[in-house]
Amino acid sequence: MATDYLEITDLTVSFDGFIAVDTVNLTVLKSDLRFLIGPNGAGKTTIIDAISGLVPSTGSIEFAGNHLQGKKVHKIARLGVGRTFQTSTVFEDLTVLQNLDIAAGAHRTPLTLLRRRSAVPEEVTAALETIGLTGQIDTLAGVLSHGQKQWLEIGMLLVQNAQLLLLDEPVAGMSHDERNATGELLQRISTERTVVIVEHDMDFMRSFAKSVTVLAAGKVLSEGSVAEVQADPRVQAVYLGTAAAAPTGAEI
Ligand SMILES: Nc1ncnc2c1ncn2[C@@H]1O[C@H](COP(=O)(O)OP(=O)(O)OP(=O)(O)O)[C@@H](O)[C@H]1O
Repeated sequence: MATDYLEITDLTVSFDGFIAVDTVNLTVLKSDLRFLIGPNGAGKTTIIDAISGLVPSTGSIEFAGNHLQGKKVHKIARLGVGRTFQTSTVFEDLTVLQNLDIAAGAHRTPLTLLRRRSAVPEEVTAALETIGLTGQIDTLAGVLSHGQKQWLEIGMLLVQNAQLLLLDEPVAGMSHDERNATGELLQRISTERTVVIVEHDMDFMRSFAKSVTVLAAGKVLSEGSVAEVQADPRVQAVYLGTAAAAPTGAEI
């Protein structure tokens, strides 16, 4: 559908008079894998908080033709917007399958939830394959590796049929192999969806971003392909200016 994309216009978020996000415009098309990067405090997480309804904002946020602003978090989720956080929110005492089943249940009626099902629902099987956890179906989520927990969270968004995925530093704390597997997973799922990733890991961004928006002090500083933003002197200035405070590998 032609309107299957995220369109943000003049987005502004203030906290007690402090403007954390300042008249930001952002258009992310379906099939894009957009990285939001920028120094600490640039407003990256606040933007995805505003999209998912966690903080009030002004301006306009539209996804797939629906206005999201002013709607409650669960309503926004029902409109196809899924969000992960820096810390995993999976149910650690439940199995991989049970976690996915609960997430899938968000779309089921109470009657179908009560009915015993002999087979794993189709959308759960598909999500297990996509996130590579088919072999861990009966494993307790609590004993999964850090990377696998993040993949399970992404799987939970997939079974909820999220069409816009907002991921906050998905590879923080992951091993090198897990980071690569996550990048490949995100490339796969982004072909049919819109994916926005807040990220500090510049190696990961360079390897997997389809497009990049650079933020600084609440504003969009630069936007384009990895090569375009890397070549932008304003971006270099911001990163060089903060290099001393930035984590290893943060330089663009
Ligand atoms: N709930 C809040 N109340 C007050 N100020 C806040 C709140 N949330 C964020 N801020 C401030 O808004 C600014 C933007 O924060 P935000 O977390 O969006 O930045 P960020 O780009 O995601 O940074 P980081 O990379 O460090 O996570 C920061 O100055 C932060 O201190």
